Amino acid sequence: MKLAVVGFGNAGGKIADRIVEYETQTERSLCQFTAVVNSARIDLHKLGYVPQRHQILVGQTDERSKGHGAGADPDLGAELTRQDLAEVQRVLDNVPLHDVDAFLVVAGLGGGTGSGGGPVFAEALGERYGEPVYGLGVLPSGDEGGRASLNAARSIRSFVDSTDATIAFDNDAWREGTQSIESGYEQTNVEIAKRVVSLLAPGEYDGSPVSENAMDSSDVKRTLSVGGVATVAYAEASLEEETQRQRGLLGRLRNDGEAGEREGAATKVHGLVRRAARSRLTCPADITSAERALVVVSGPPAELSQKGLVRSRKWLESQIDSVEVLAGDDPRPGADRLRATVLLANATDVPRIDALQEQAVDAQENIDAQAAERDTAISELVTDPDDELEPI
Ligand SMILES: Nc1nc2c(ncn2[C@@H]2O[C@H](COP(=O)(O)OP(=O)(O)OP(=O)(O)O)[C@@H](O)[C@H]2O)c(=O)[nH]1
Repeated sequence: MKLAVVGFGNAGGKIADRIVEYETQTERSLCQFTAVVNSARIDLHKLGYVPQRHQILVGQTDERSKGHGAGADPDLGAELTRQDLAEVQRVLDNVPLHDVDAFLVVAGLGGGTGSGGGPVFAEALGERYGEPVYGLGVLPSGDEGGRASLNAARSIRSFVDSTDATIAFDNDAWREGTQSIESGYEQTNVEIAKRVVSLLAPGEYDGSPVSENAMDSSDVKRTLSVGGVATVAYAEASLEEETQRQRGLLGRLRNDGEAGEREGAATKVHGLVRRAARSRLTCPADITSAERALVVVSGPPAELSQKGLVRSRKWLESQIDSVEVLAGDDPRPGADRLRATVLLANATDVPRIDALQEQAVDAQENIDAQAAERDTAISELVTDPDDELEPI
């Protein structure tokens, strides 16, 4: 698949940057165009891969932001984006539309710029272009508090409405107790990039052998066409000694279909896909609630068992009780590992989103109650006990 990726807000920008970095490191061909949009000038300095001419600052002339962000206010983030939409769209004139299969709008949903501006922008993309627009929305962790939950619970709804499908990533599920917040984010951003590239890059010619059963962009589009919230599973395994030995002996791997059909190879592929589906998803969900799924197994041709892929597909069909499961391979002769990525589309049983909504309703009630009490409290503070003094 060929993508135009737009990162919105701080998290969105950093993740878009990591996607391009991972794509470059793994010599893939995924992002035909990358841009970032932010309302905070300082965040744009953190980027190393998105070209400067594609870094757009919205709200520079707005009194409330002046280039310093949306202050975790998604309504402001949405407004700043609407005000400067023409400028954002001007940068999109550089998108090579003939070479782009879809747009991907990336944002953290707990703040203001990404959570409010992302859906506004996704909707504008959908109105202007015929290509599908996908979202990649990062849910805040539980300990970020009520405001972040409220923002995310509102934003995920707008994201799902304004995109063809939204892939969710849950910071809560990926938080490691021992890390600082920033190094934790760095690590999770790499994990997100790895999954996006492994899932969406296959099928694009980048010099690797083209397989009979290669995943294609139309497979991804078909899987995501059901809309809603999607989640991604991933697992990897080290290569067989035999594969490594052949590589050593021949200096390169044989593109050997027969080797790929060894019984052990089939069992390994099937086992890896099962392990992926049971591993930590980008956003934890009951996989049986997904409507469609897509499996990509990537690695040296000698380990890409077609039998294993067929078994994996059948197993997944039985798990999600759907015949809409596609499976394809992604031959990478130089790969150091065998990798399985599973896209689960329109998952409807996602406990984290239910929990966010509950937290958000509580937060909304607290915010309203506190606002009502605050006026009285200020008035009581500045008024003497018997209200004998006259203000000036
Ligand atoms: N995975 C991940 N999540 C992040 C990262 N940075 C921030 N977040 C999450 O994204 C949410 C939004 O934060 P930001 O992206 O900084 O906010 P913003 O969209 O720039 O909006 P404002 O700062 O309010 O203008 C936070 O609540 C975090 O949950 C990151 O690098 N990686």
